Amino acid sequence: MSFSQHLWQANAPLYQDTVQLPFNQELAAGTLSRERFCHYVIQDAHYLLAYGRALAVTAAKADGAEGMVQFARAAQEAVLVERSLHDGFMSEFGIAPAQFTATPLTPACHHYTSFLLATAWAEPYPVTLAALLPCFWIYAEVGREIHASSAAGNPYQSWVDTYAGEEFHAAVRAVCATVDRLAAKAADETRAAMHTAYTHAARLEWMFWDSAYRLGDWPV
Ligand SMILES: Cc1ncc(C[n+]2csc(CCO)c2C)c(N)n1
Repeated sequence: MSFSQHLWQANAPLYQDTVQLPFNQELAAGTLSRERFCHYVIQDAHYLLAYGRALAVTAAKADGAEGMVQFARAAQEAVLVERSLHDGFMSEFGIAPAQFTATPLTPACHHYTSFLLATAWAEPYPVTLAALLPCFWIYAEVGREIHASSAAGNPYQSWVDTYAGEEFHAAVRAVCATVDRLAAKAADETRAAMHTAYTHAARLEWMFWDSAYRLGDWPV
């Protein structure tokens, strides 16, 4: 079994819990409240910018030109997706630019983005990449399941459709291939750190959706 398959299998129960979260179930059923969806979109825009920055740092750490191009492109894509949220879903759902800029990161978004950025700046390339992998992979798999079970007339159908693209899955395969290549030549200690980083990020993916459902905010 490849290293990435091993990561997936070891974290499979967490993935099942993520798909079953009320946010994802209600998104698929089309019953998610508009307030929860808007909360999510705003936090996701914050997330995408930080994720793009973490990818850019990862590109700078890559062990060759191919990795530099792979992750620099992904960084650009994350920023372009963030921009398209403003012209697309934010304007469709009536989220004004001022509302977005006035909304701080929630604890869950802050934790996830801080973890990714701290990892990108401080950890070696393979560990950084393992932390970035759940974002690609869990999203693509959750997207596939939600897309397959989406209700007719779902008000979030255009959002659900953005999850389902094959290019998402192609990107996942490409990141897994890089992770596997790095894991194959890494010391046991590095592989263990990769595993820990992956699980941590997978838990933060769960927390991100859970927080959006609960309209997560700072307690004080
Ligand atoms: C919380 C959260 N996790 C994952 C994604 C998905 N995602 C974000 S950037 C990227 C790759 C480069 O565009 C992917 C697949 C998201 N939007 N929000």
